[in-house]
Amino acid sequence: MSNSVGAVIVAAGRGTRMGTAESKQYLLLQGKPIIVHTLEVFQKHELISEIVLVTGEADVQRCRQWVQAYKLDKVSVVIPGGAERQHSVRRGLGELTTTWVMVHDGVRPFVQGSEIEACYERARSAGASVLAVPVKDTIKQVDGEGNVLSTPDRRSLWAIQTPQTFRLSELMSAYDEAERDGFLGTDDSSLAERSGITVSVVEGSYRNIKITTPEDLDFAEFTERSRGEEQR
Ligand SMILES: Nc1ccn([C@@H]2O[C@H](COP(=O)(O)OP(=O)(O)OP(=O)(O)O)[C@@H](O)[C@H]2O)c(=O)n1
Ligand SMILES: C[C@](O)(CO)[C@H](O)COP(=O)(O)O
Repeated sequence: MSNSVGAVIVAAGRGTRMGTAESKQYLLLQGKPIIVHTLEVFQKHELISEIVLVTGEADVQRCRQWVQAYKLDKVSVVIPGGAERQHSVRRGLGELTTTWVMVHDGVRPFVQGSEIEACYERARSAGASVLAVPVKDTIKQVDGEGNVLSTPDRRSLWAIQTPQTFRLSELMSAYDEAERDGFLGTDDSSLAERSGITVSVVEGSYRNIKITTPEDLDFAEFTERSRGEEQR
């Protein structure tokens, strides 16, 4: 059986928490759009044979131009996403033809090639995998009035990142099931979990942030500048 691996990179969000006029995935990091940084990591990785890029409807054309300009020839298609991340991912899955899929946020440009590999290897052995880091803070559950309800044991808490890796057919079934049930999740694993798929956590890096709020841009600039200096 083929073990081809494709990636769905989702970049169709509006970035409301960032608050910039330009959607955050198109902001420049050391002169290059964030989404291009992210695509380049997957483009360079030998495991990845195909990339589906999901963007905002109005951004499809300029993304196609970047795909050409930056020679991202593994990108087979650029398509418009949906209202929620889950809808964007579902559209992307429908375009892939590989056995395995890695779903990744377009605004996580600092994922490492070694992490992509580790996620794939774990998915092969466990069935599905997510990249994650142990939480550093104490987490509390709080009610609507601001009162603390409980303090879960931190040793069992992980902050979940992407990529998240699955057999394409299994993830598509999980997505269909979620749609039937009207379930909306904030990540792909939550859909897989409720379908009975065992998902294994791969420990990643605190650097693999999701660029979400303005202070994340300072971290991103610093990290990208340091990487550039290391390579010189
Ligand atoms: N309808 C959506 C919503 C989100 N995303 C993508 O999912 C990833 C993670 O989402 P998030 O960081 O929440 O991005 P936004 O939805 O853009 O941010 P916000 O919630 O602040 O508006 C991003 O790459 C984003 O572009 C998407 O493809 N389609
Ligand atoms: C998928 C994700 O990046 C895992 O941390 C996250 O759940 C996306 O959530 P958001 O609400 O779209 O930021």
